[in-house]
Amino acid sequence: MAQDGDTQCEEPQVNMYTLEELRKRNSAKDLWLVIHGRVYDITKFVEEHPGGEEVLFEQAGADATESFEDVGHSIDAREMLKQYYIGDLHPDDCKNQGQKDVLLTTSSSSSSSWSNWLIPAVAVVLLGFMYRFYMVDSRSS
Ligand code: HEM
Repeated sequence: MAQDGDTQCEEPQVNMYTLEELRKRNSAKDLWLVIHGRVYDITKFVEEHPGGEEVLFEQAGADATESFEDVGHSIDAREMLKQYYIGDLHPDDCKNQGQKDVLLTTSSSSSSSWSNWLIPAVAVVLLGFMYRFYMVDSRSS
């Protein structure tokens, strides 16, 4: 008999793939790539790709995040990705990428907080000087 404890929903199962496994999927018959830690089987899409087959073969079996972003793909292109999604990159292979992201975020956010107050502060000091000189000038003439 079903009890209260039995009615829990199960976590959706996500397939995990290592970069090692991915490397083998680099042919026209079997073409996978990773974008933002997600694995896509784009074998059927290769011929339809508006950017051509060649660029996809260059990235086949590897992480194509950078090249995908460099092109500046449209929202439509990003939507298309969903239908080819087959799983996630294994966390062991994601580690380095994740750390890179964190480092980038931290350093960029700390540098932006610097410029957040430094630029207005310099502007205020400059304005102060300009005002002073203007007043001295107008008094002496
Ligand atoms: C499976 C993932 C991909 C999908 C679904 C996809 C989809 C698309 C789509 C729909 C376009 C038309 C323009 C747009 O809507 O942005 C496009 C153009 C293009 N894509 Fe991809 N693409 C993928 C991966 C890649 C990768 C890995 C590269 C590597 C360099 C690439 C390079 C290009 C280039 C060069 C164009 C032409 C851009 C232009 O003519 O301005 N794509 N792609």
